[in-house]
Amino acid sequence: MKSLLIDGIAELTTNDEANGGRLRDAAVVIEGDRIAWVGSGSAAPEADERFDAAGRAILPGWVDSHTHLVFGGDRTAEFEARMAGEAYAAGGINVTVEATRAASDAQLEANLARLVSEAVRGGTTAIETKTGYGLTVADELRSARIAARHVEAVTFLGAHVTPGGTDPDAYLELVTGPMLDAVAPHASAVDVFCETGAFDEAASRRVLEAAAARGLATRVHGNQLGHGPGVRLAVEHGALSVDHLGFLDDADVEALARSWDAGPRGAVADSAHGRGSGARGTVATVLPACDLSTRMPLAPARRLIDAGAVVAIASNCNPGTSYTSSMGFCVATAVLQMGLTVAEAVRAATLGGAVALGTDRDGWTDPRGAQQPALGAVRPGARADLQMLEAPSATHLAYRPGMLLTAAVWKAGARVV
Ligand SMILES: N=CN[C@@H](CCC(=O)O)C(=O)O
Ligand SMILES: [Zn+2]
Repeated sequence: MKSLLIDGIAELTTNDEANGGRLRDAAVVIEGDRIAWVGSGSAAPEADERFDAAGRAILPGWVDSHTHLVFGGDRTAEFEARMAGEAYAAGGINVTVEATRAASDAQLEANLARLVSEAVRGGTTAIETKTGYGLTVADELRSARIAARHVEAVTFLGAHVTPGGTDPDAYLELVTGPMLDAVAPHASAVDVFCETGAFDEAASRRVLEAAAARGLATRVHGNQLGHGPGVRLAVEHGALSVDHLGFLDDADVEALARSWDAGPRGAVADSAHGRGSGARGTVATVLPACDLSTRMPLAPARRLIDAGAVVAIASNCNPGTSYTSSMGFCVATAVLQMGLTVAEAVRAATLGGAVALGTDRDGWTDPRGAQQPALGAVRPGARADLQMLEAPSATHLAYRPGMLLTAAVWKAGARVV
């Protein structure tokens, strides 16, 4: 197995409490698909090959824990109408459902591959994506199958909206029964859009319970368009994450924070979070690009972190509410407009995403059935997923917003950019 020494790193974000989460004048050794060694440049061991970072910053690749990349068409007209003052409503999803059903497998896969490759060019090394624009058994199944060939995690989102012309009760039966059974072998989690115009509390609960009955993890799209039961439901149910979070009350914030105090889901790599609770809670996933694109309030990420919640930042790349996979843009927005420090935002977009996907520990299984090393941190044993910036520190992500700072990307030890 060949080894690669990367030295000359001015600033290395590790997300590893063992070294305070960040090292200066650092070096990393990669062996195969894993990190083998991390430390000071002056103590670096020999390796087969050497890459000189020449005073630039390296950080873990972005872990984008919320996207919808299996779709046909786009929604430019809807975006223009929104910018002219119309409000976003869940019903727009049906436009993409029609275009997705009309697309061939090859068209859907080519579009997905294009979007994944855009994301990689921006430093993303792990992506979750959802079904949810098919909404028939056959279309959800092919969406999941196509996604499974390209991403780190596939989530079943049959409960996105009730498709036009369908009886809501009959559709809920389908989503929690035959559709779930068909898609479950290709997905690791189930999501529900718990919102006015999509699924109410009772229906959302049924979706989560059906997922749990089949041993699948759960997520919730919650509190996006107004205050609702999404966060409460997600925490009560023990969901991996609840995403959007534009409208939270004090009880929601408290519930998300307290979910990490003592939970039913076993030990977490708490040292990686600087938390000692030993229990796994529900990650609060904020989607800054979506908040901007829908002209909705920015999720209160500062308040969530101050309360003790574990926060992830994701792109929510989709044709309706957030047509960007730029995690750099999301991080810059989280710093400039949500009040996070650069270190907090980078952590949320790397380790936070990995925790939201349950991929922050060794041995998670990817959609192709392969066991994978931990994501989201640069420490021995973790997957060698790194991005180098054309800058001496991660601060430049917010200090120079909108600039293309990705200079190199390694995914599972292989140079991909
Ligand atoms: N909110 C629900 N689903 C997507 C948007 C889907 C769409 O409008 O196409 C989201 O996360 O924003
Ligand atoms: Zn979404």
